[in-house]
Amino acid sequence: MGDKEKPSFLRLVRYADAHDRCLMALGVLGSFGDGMMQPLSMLVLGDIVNSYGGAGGAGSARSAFSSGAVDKFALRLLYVAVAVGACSFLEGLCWTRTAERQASRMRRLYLEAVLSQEVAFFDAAPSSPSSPQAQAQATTFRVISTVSDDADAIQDFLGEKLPMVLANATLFFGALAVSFVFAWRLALAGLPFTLLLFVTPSVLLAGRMAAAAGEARAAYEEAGGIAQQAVSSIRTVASYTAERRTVERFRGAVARSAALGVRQGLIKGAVIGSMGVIYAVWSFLSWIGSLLVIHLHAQGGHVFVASICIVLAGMSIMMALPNLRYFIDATAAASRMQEMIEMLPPLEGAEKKGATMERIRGEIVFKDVHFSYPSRPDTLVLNGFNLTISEGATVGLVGGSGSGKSTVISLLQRFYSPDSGEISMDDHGIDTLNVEWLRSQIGLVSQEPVLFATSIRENILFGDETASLKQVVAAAKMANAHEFIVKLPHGYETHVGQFGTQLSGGQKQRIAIARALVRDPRILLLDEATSALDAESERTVQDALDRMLRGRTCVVVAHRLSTVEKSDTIAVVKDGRVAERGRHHELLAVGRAGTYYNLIKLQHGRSPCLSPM
Ligand SMILES: Nc1ncnc2c1ncn2[C@@H]1O[C@H](COP(=O)(O)OP(=O)(O)OP(=O)(O)O)[C@@H](O)[C@H]1O
Repeated sequence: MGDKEKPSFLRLVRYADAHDRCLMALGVLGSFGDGMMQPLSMLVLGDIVNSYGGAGGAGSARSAFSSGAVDKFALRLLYVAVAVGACSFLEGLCWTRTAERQASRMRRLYLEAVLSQEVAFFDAAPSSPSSPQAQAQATTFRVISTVSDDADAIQDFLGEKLPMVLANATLFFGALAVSFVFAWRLALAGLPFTLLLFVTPSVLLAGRMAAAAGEARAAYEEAGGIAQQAVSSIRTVASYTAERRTVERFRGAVARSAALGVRQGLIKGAVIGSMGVIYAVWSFLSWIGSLLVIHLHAQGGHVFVASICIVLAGMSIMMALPNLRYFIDATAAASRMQEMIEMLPPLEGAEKKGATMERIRGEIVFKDVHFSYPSRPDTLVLNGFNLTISEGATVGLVGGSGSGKSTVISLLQRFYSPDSGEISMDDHGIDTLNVEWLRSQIGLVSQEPVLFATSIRENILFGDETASLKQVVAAAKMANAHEFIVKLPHGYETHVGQFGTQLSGGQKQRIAIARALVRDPRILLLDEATSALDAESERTVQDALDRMLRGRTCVVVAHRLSTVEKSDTIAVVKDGRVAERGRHHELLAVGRAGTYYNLIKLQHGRSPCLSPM
């Protein structure tokens, strides 16, 4: 374990501000007060029991007890009650408040840090599952569980466990002090036993308990991952009638965590059962106490209360020590969050850095671009990619699956940087441009339109949050979406459900087009925007897209070659470079030797007929 991973309280409260520090200081006072409740009442009780003992004797003693003493003891107990009430209130209020504040601050900072990472971050998962999608899913699950579970562990420790530990520690010292004050010989005799309780099963088994809890958590996370994946892809699961398989996998993961639960239960039982030791100590103390009363004339009340205090001190250790596990859990959670929060985002300050242009023409040039994904550095995806797209032109990118078409789109948006070569826009290398500005000039419509679980209006506004409702409606009209939107129960305010499950594929795609249009981008990237649609929806969407292309520089990635037939240029991508380029009929004219010709043949199942355009 490196220095960085060592559990430390400072790591846990690293994001506390001055207000939190103040709350924690008051909380500590409150916990001390709470912990002092029993020792203080024991202090009063010792005298009360002595007085009870005396009251059974001579008449003078009884009269002394019945008048002033009752008032005195009752009053002292009342003071204790008021002080304890105030301290416990302070303890509850301050710790709960600061735990809430610190955990929410960490959640926010964590999410901010995640969102400011480069897209490549989401590809690279520690477990490195095989496909990019699986990697992204693993990262998503990690982010979600950190935001919820890790932050909860920290909040729970600060708000519940820490005050309990502080109060129990105070009780331990307070109770021991009272036992020494009342019967120091008894306290000395009992002390070794009390200290022995530090090494009771609760401590001996703490490591095993933490390990069992860690394993159960991992098994539970696996089950959670299966459930999350199944619920978020319910249509795929249902269409492959994979419900039973999913439940089986889930059952397997849950069974593993249940088996670990049995082990945890046994350990916990042993820990709780070990509390019995304390009563054995009590029996020993009663024997010693009796000897003190008989032979050294110690006061019965004091001896009795001193032995209760020794037992209380022992119990406080037993109550406090198991919380060590929560401390370890919470600090581990805090380091996971801190590691992310303090990971220097590659795009840090990028919103301010880089040049912007007054007016953008939209000429794009790829010059000898070589690129491999950071998560798969050995696989060259673009291998000397050259392409010039003139201002206002539409370029269709076609090619076999995995040839690198979508990668070209990702590079243009600067989701990744090329390993070598240059991508420029209007003669400026895009790496010298301000990344936020660059992305704001680009409208993207991809194959799977991602809609957020909010209203249609807000989904369109995602393209440009400053747009007016009029602009939103205009964009929707241009995207052929207005007509169906106004027929929905709440028009533009209709909620689309998570990931847009309440809309058809074509409707979702048209909203995505409206979202791209509302920002009136100079450059448009269409990544197989119609390939997931049926013929009817494709026609409506294609119609919207055709209108959208006018007057903008467009890169259209298409599987269906008919989609790009009318493009100004078609670039055929093969093995990470442009193998052929030209207009549809020019490329067909190359004949059987041409890649484009063969792609069309493959798609139609017969040789294409050459029709002059
Ligand atoms: N995020 C990623 N991390 C690692 N490798 C990736 C990633 N995305 C794509 N790849 C790989 O890069 C290669 C090119 O992928 P790309 O998506 O650009 O191809 P494509 O031509 O668009 O394919 P398709 O037509 O099937 O969508 C593929 O081998 C793919 O597996």
